[in-house]
Amino acid sequence: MSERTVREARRAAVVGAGAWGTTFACLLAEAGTPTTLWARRDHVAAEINAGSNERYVPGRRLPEGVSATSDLGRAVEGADLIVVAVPSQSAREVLSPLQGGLGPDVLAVSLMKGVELGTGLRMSQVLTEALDLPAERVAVISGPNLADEIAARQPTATVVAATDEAVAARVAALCATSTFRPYTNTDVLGVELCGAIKNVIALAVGAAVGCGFGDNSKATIITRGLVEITRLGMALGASPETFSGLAGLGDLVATCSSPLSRNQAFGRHLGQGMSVMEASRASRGVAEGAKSARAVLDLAAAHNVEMPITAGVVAVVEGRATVTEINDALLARPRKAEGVNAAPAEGAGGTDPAN
Ligand SMILES: NC(=O)C1=CN([C@@H]2O[C@H](COP(=O)(O)OP(=O)(O)OC[C@H]3O[C@@H](n4cnc5c(N)ncnc54)[C@H](O)[C@@H]3O)[C@@H](O)[C@H]2O)C=CC1
Ligand SMILES: O=C(CO)COP(=O)(O)O
Repeated sequence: MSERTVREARRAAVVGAGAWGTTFACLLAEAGTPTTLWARRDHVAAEINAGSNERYVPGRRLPEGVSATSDLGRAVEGADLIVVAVPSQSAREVLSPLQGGLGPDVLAVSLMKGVELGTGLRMSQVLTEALDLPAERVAVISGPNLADEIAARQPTATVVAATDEAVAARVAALCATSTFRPYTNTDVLGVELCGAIKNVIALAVGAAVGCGFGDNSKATIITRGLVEITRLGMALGASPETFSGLAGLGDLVATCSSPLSRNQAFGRHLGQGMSVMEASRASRGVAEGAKSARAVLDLAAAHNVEMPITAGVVAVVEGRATVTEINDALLARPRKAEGVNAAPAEGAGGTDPAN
């Protein structure tokens, strides 16, 4: 990609003024790019223009370079970097008014961690379609990035992935600050799959915690969850290195261990006996894993990949099984060797009702 097409952004827009969208706008502004947030609601835009976003970034003063509007067209006007941070399942609809209207120099970035229901598309693919952009102009950012900690300026690393290394490097330069350190990667597929599926695994870890189980159970689900992510990623052509990197193991560990994680909290509520509706109401933000689990499982089925933990999460969020039933079913599965592609051990007993 030419120097002209990846030149420095003069202005950025962030579509979605939730926890991560607002925090990321602050990073861009701190790194030197004035940034306009699109907020769904007028009063949130007005509050951001007055210097705060108490619901999503409580107790923080937003920097000078951050402004907001509830008019999507105005938010993206003149922006050569468009970052998207709305719940995954609403991205296509939110972006539809922008289709075909963006200039040739625009780069788009997905901060979202989900897979679209019905299409099985990753968020970079949704952005490519919805914004009518060539795939090489779409980057993704994923990693152990709990927004609250980044807003508190705690040291954090992330991965900026784009098929064109120059685009990844440009986006990384635009969001790098003294506390936020981006690494680049050209494995967009692997980075996105890791981000979406770790939410499903965090939900499963939360469910175990809600049942009162301790660190052995958590570590088991994290480790076998990584096996599921790796299996599907390898089947789809991701790079093996990605799974042990920041977007893979890094984000899995952060999300599954943190009480700040909405996915983990959602699972915890289910494990404590709440219904899906009650868990959803109790959540303080989007729990992407609850929706993406079905899309991930469908993708796995289409590629003949076994994902028993993901299947268990789907069964629970679709109301077909309780957490206790899934726990029992997972433990009763046929014994097998530990590797990513291992088949059931010969003579191993058990069934696999989670699938
Ligand atoms: N919060 C975090 O720590 C991180 C979040 N992410 C990802 O970023 C994405 C956004 O997450 P957050 O900002 O945390 O979510 P959030 O729940 O804090 O905010 C979501 C934003 O989208 C808006 N929104 C909700 N439903 C909508 C709809 N149907 N149409 C249009 N706008 C809608 C809300 O008004 C809000 O402004 C998710 O995919 C999440 O997985 C990724 C890394 C870190
Ligand atoms: O993606 C995240 C951390 O990297 C945020 O996780 P939750 O969406 O579960 O809060």
